[in-house]
Amino acid sequence: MTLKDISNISVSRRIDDRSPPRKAMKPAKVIENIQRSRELELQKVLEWKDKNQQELNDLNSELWRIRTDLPELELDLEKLNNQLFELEKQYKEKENELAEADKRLESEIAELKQEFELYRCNTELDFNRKIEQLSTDCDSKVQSEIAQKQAAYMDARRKLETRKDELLKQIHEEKMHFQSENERIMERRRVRLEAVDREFARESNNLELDKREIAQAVAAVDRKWEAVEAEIARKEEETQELESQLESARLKSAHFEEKTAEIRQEIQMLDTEYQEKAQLLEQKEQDAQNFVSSTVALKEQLLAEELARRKAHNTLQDLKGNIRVFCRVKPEQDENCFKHQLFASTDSSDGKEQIIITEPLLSQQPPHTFSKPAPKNYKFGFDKVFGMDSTNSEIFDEISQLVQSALDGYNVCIFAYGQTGSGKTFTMSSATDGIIPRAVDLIFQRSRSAKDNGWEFSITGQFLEIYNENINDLMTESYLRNLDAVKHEIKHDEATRTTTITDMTTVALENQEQVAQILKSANKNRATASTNANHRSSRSHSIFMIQLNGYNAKTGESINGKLNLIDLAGSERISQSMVTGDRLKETQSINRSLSSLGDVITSLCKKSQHIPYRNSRLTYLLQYSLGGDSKTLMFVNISAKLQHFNETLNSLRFATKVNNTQLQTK
Ligand SMILES: Nc1ncnc2c1ncn2[C@@H]1O[C@H](COP(=O)(O)OP(=O)(O)OP(=O)(O)O)[C@@H](O)[C@H]1O
Repeated sequence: MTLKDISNISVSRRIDDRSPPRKAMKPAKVIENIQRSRELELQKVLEWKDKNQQELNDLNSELWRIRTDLPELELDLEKLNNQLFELEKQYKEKENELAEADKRLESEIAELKQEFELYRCNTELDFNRKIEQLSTDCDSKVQSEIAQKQAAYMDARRKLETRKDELLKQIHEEKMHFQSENERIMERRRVRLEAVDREFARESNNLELDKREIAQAVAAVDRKWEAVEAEIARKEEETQELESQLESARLKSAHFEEKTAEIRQEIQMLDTEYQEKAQLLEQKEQDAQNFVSSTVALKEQLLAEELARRKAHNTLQDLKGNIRVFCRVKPEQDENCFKHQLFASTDSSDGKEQIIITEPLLSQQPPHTFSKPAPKNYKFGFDKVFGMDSTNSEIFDEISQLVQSALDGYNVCIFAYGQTGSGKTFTMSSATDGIIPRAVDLIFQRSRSAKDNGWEFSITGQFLEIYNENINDLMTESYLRNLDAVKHEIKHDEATRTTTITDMTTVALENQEQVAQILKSANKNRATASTNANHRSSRSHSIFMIQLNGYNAKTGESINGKLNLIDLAGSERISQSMVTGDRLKETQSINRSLSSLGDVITSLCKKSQHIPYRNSRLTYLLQYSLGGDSKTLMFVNISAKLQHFNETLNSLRFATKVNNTQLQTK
C-alpha cells in the first residue's frame, strides 16, 4: 500500500465521515488496514535486507573458507617444493655417482689398458731379451764350439741344431705359451672387458633405468609440478577470481550497506511518517470515537426524541381530535351546480373550516307561496374543507400524519363517505395519488428510514369488501367463485386487542406497483361481478387493511399499528318504497351499516358506556380501530350538482354528526 493509497483512504474516510456512521468504514478498520499495509511493506524491506545479508554472509563465509584453505595450499606447495628440491638433490647425487662411476670405469679401463700394455711390453721385452740372450749364448757357444770343437761342432751343431730345434720348439712352445697366455690374457681382458662392458652396460642400464626412473620421476615431478603450477595458477586464478568476487562482494556489501543505510533512512522516514500517520490516525480514531460516542449519544437522543416525537405527534393528533372529518367537494364539468362557499377557520372559534351550501330556490319554494323566499344556507364546520380545485396530493399532505400514527403503533381508520359518484374511490384508490397507494408508499419510505433508528417493519395487507353484511376477499383469485358464499368470520382477541378474519388472503406488501396491481385486479373483479342494476363497488364497502408490525432490536420495543382505508358504499337514500327485492336488501344493509358507523362514532364522541360495534359487520370488524387511542378520519365527499343537493345535505349532516359539530345558519 502506497502513501497515496493511505491518503486516498484518509480522503475517502473524510468523505465517509459525512455519511451515516453505520455505513462509513470504521476508523479502527482504516488504521488496521494501514498498519497491515505498513507491516507488509516493512516485512518486504526486512526480507530484502535479510536476503542481502544472507548473500553477504555466504560471500564472507566463501572468502573465509578460501582464506582458511590458502595456508594449507601454501603448505602443500612448500611440501612439493621440498620434494622437488629433494628429488633434484637426489638426481644430482645420482648424476655425480654416475659421473664417478664413469670416471671409475674409465680409470679402471685405463688401468687395465695400461696394465695390459705394461704386461705386453714386459713380456715382449723379456722375450726379446731372452731371445737375444739365447742368440748371444748360442753364438758364443757356437763360436767356441766351432772354434774349439769343430768336431764337436758338428755334434754340437747337431746338438745345437737339436737344441735349436728344442729351443725353437721351446720358443715355439714359449711363443705358443705366450700366445696362449696372450690369448688367455686377451681372453681375460676380453672377458674382463666384456664383464666390464656388461658391468658398464648393466651399470649403464641401471643408470639408464635410474636415469629413466629419475627422468620419469622428474617427468612425474614435472607433471606434478606442472599440475601444482596449474593448480597454483588455478588457485591464483581462483584467488584472483575470489579476490575480484571479494572485491565485488565488498563493493556489493558497500553498496548493500549504502542501500541498507538508505533503506534504514527510508524506514526511519517511513517510521516517522508512520508515527505521524499513526498519530494522525489516533487523532482520527479519537475523533471517530468521539464521533461514534457523539453519534451514539445522538442516536440515544434521537431515540428519545423519536419517543418524544411519537408522544408529541400523538398529543397533536389527540388535540386535533381522534375523530376528524374532512370535506371534499368533487369538481363538476357543467355549471348546473348549487352555490357553495368555503371558509378557512380564521373567524371560527372552534378552529373548524366551514362550508356553506345554499339550497337551490326551486327545491325551497313551497307551493302556493307568492313571495320570493330567502335562499336557505346550511353551514357546516369540518376539520378541513377541500374545494373543487383540490388535488389528491393536497389531501394526502393532510392525512400523512395519520399514516405516521399507524407507523407509531396506533390503529387508524380513514373512511370515504358520500353518495355514489361523489369521488370516494377517486380520493381513496386513484392509481398513483390516491390515499391507498400514497399511504403504502409513505409507509415504505418511513419504515426504510426508521431502520436507522433500529426499526424493522413487516408490512402486510388484506383487501376485503362488505356486501350485504357478507365479507368477501378482494385479494383471492377465486373472488368471483366465492362471492357472498364463503363465510369469513371476524374474530377478536380482547387480550391483544387484535382482529382476525378467517380464510382471508394476507399479502406482504413490498412496493407500490404491487399495491396498484392489487387495486386494479380488485376493481376488475368487482366490475365483473356488477350487474346493470347493481354496481357492486358502489353498493359495498371496501376495506384495505394494512398491518404494520415493527420491532426495534436496539430498544427491544415493538409496535403493532393498523391502517384501515375504507371506501364506503354510496350513501344515497333511495326511497325504500321504490326498490324491492335484492336492491331493497342491499340498500337496507348499506343504510344499517352506515348509520351504525355514525352511531359508533357518535357514541365514541360522547364517550358512552356502550359502543354499538355489533350493529354492523363494518363496525364490528373495525372495533379495535374505532375508539380507544385509535385515530379516525372521515372524508365526506360531496357533489355540488343541483340534483345532488339533498344527498349532499344528508352527507354533510351525517358527517357533522360524526364530527359532533353541527352549525346551521340561515
Ligand atoms: N376530485 C375529483 N377530480 C376529478 N375527478 C373526480 C374527482 N372526484 C371524482 N371524480 C370522478 O368522478 C367519477 C366518480 O368518482 P368515484 O368513482 O370516485 O365516485 P365514488 O364515490 O367512488 O362512486 P361509487 O360510490 O359508485 O364508488 C369518476 O370518474 C372520477 O374520476
